[in-house]
Amino acid sequence: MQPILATNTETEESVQLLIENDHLIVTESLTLTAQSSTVETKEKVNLEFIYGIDYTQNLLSVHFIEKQTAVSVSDTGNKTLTNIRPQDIQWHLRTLRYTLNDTSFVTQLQYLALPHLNELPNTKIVVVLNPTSGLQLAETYWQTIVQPMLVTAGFNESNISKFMTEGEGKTRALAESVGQRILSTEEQGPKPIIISIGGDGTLHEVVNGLKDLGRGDFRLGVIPAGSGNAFALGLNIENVQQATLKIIKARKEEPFYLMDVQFGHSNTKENWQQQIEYDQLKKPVRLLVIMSWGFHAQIVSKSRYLRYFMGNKRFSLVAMFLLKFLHQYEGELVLKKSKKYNPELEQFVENENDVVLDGRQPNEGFTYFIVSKQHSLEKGFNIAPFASPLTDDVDVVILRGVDADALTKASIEAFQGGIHVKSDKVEYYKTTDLLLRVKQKADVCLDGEIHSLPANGVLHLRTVGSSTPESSFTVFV
Ligand SMILES: Nc1ncnc2c1ncn2[C@@H]1O[C@H](COP(=O)(O)OP(=O)(O)OP(=O)(O)O)[C@@H](O)[C@H]1O
Repeated sequence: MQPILATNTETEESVQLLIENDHLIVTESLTLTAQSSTVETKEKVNLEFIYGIDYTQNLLSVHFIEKQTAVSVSDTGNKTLTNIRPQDIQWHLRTLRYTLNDTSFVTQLQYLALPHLNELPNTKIVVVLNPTSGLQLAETYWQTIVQPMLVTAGFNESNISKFMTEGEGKTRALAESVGQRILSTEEQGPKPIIISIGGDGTLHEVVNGLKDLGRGDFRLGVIPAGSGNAFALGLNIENVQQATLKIIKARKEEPFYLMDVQFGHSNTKENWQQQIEYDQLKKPVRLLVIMSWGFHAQIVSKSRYLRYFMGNKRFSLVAMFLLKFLHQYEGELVLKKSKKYNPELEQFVENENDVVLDGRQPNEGFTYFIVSKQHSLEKGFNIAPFASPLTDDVDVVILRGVDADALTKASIEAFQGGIHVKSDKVEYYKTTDLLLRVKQKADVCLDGEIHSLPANGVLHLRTVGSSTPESSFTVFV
């Protein structure tokens, strides 16, 4: 495509606009530089980052997200649990404005950058927002980033409705009634989008509430505003701007996988897996992020009330306290149809039979135990590096009978790109079906909420797809 002439409305400079290799490129005007062999590039915007394009009365506005220039910090000190977190990269919204007289250039730019532009004005959006997630910034994110981006992109303000969550598990029922309302008013045209703005706990309740309906087609947008935001990280969404962009672009929508959990108990010594008495649950439990027991569950449990004051640093503080009184948790684990990570081969190797890990003696007990559907439980904490929400298995990361030094080393290595999985102290598996029986009464963490298991309590976890023949459930990836 030929470059076209335009004028920068701010500087009144003559420039040329060009679309090349998936970028909008703005250079100084060639007519001004006829003698010069080099043409100065003034702007280069990846089309991926453009969220809105307006063109009225010859004025073109291109709205995009941009990384703030990183501030370099010297990084020479020793890594500890308190200084290992990565620095946040800030993004911001920016607009370029030019006057030009070329509709076909604008149409081409819109076609390439915003492929679903025509659908946006008629798409309904329902937002479920938890004002208390993370550092309590969800409402600010909504007002200053998400809503402006959606409206600028072309969504109609009158098609957007927003619901605030309440505490004590009420979000699940809220999501169910929101889903009910959507299904009862379903019209022709693009399917509505449900956006969860909060952390993993909010998302857990939104997905469970919608799944409770047992029918319907739902499209889910995930805006990370919590502390961990592990589900968003699993989709490689690192910030609010990127997350909103994924909804606007709607390039790809995929079903994802959840962990279905059943509770029960088994008091028999041998063959306990065949003799489990399952509890009748009031509601199914489907996890999106994590089931943990022992050290990790205790961190979550003991740091709950520090959430508003300390952000993610609270996890390090509580971890350092728990390391002083490190406990080995006794129980048995059965992994069915599993694969074990082999660090030498750098791949998972299939196990022919069920894997049974017996940790009933204190010195063989489980020091660390997590089952994760996401690669990182918070930004940088790459505890299950090969996990993905889009595959049908879960990752199990275990350390047994280790001391505080070994656990600290593994935690730091998890922050260093997940290299802990190469250590001979770490057992790393993938499975689709697991059974855990705890010896003593124990706390387990289920997507951030703490649940108590009795002595000889059993937890049975299996992966299930978000889309079933009755209902489809996709997320923007
Ligand atoms: N209006 C409210 N007031 C108080 N608590 C609320 C309210 N709405 C939801 N909650 C509680 O917020 C918790 C969920 O928070 P969420 O998981 O979204 O944030 P987070 O814990 O900061 O993030 P993450 O789970 O990603 O680490 C639930 O315990 C829920 O009961």
